[in-house]
Amino acid sequence: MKIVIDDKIPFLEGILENYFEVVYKPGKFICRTDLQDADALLVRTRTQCNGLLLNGTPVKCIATATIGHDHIDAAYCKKAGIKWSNAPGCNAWAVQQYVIASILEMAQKYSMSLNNLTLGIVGAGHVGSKIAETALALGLNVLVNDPPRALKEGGDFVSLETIQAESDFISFHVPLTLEGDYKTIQMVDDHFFARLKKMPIIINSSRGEVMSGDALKRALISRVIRGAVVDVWENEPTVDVELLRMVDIATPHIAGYSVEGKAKGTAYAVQALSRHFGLGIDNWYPSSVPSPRNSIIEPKNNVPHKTILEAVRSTYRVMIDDNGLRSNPRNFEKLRTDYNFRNEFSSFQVDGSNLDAKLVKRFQKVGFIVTGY
Ligand SMILES: NC(=O)C1=CN([C@@H]2O[C@H](COP(=O)(O)OP(=O)(O)OC[C@H]3O[C@@H](n4cnc5c(N)ncnc54)[C@H](O)[C@@H]3O)[C@@H](O)[C@H]2O)C=CC1
Ligand SMILES: O=C(O)C(=O)[C@H](O)COP(=O)(O)O
Repeated sequence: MKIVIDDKIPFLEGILENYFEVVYKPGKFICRTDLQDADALLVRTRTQCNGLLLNGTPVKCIATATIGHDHIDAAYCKKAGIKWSNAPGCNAWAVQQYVIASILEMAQKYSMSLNNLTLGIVGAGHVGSKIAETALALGLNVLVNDPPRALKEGGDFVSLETIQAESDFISFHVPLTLEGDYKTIQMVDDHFFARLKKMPIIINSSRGEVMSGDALKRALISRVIRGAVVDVWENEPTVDVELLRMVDIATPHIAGYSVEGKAKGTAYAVQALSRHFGLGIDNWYPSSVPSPRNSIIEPKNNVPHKTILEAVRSTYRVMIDDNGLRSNPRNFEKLRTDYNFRNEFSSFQVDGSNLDAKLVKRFQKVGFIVTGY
């Protein structure tokens, strides 16, 4: 059996070689000729898996080591009898870390006290629900919009209009979908911005095409919004440099780039291949996942948001990623492929011996391990 694999998927070397003839290639350059005698494909978001790539090939199984699967043409795969799988939730905690770090940086920059602010979350799946829980623990009011879930489950979901009217931050965590009742392509457009009431900060770490970059620029110019945090871009890896200069935080689609998230993404993909081909490694997981060099955090005081911001910064400095992209926007894809995957909050221990009980709880809700309290 033969498998073609994106050569930037970590933790994989020597694993699938036990079962397949393996060809590694940069995801963007995997082409139909590579797949002439391939049974399977293991990709990231950089390989468009559609008829153009797959027609006339014997590929019968695709695994993507990512949460998003908008690069897989599901309708084509169904017609062609190709089974595919993604890695649900694999890097959700990494995106939570990115969004929480960004909210704290924005609150600091604009001297906003989180206690009086409302975060609107659009899309409450693996990522959105984690962010909702953390934000509540940080003292924000949280509103959640998720019409597909609302229809199925009922519960405390609000309309998009309520999010637009009441939010100081709005963060998007929807999949990119092109059709259907809940399609998300360009859901954030001039009409969306026209209905905002409180000059919110907009955060997009979902997919670039969910938001119109031109509409975002108009909203920034007309001061309908206070600012923006953008991790995902229309037409990646090309970046609209004018937009980049206007936003507060600009990063090269790395919100999900944690060591733990990558390990899970690879593991879920290998496990899916194992189930499909009967490889007998249905529970496979990388044997060693790097920990942080310094995993102990010693908070200096009990001032909640300041202490938490300092702890968050000691795990991840989102402004360093911002600076990297701002200094060289043309390096978008290189910044991603050379990225030094960070560790998530759960890989750090906060020394709780001098923290009050309320702050211990908050650190735990953010995702840290707290010891000694
Ligand atoms: N920037 C990055 O590095 C990363 C980006 N992502 C993106 O984030 C997206 C969300 O990830 P997860 O939370 O894990 O996905 P998920 O599938 O667990 O949750 C998505 C949620 O969005 C809801 N939804 C769908 N259409 C909607 C609409 N029109 N309005 C409101 N809600 C809607 C769904 O009902 C679901 O609850 C992924 O599809 C991916 O595109 C994911 C990981 C990393
Ligand atoms: O998981 C997803 O969905 C993402 O957007 C990933 O973080 C992107 O990962 P790569 O395709 O760059 O591995």
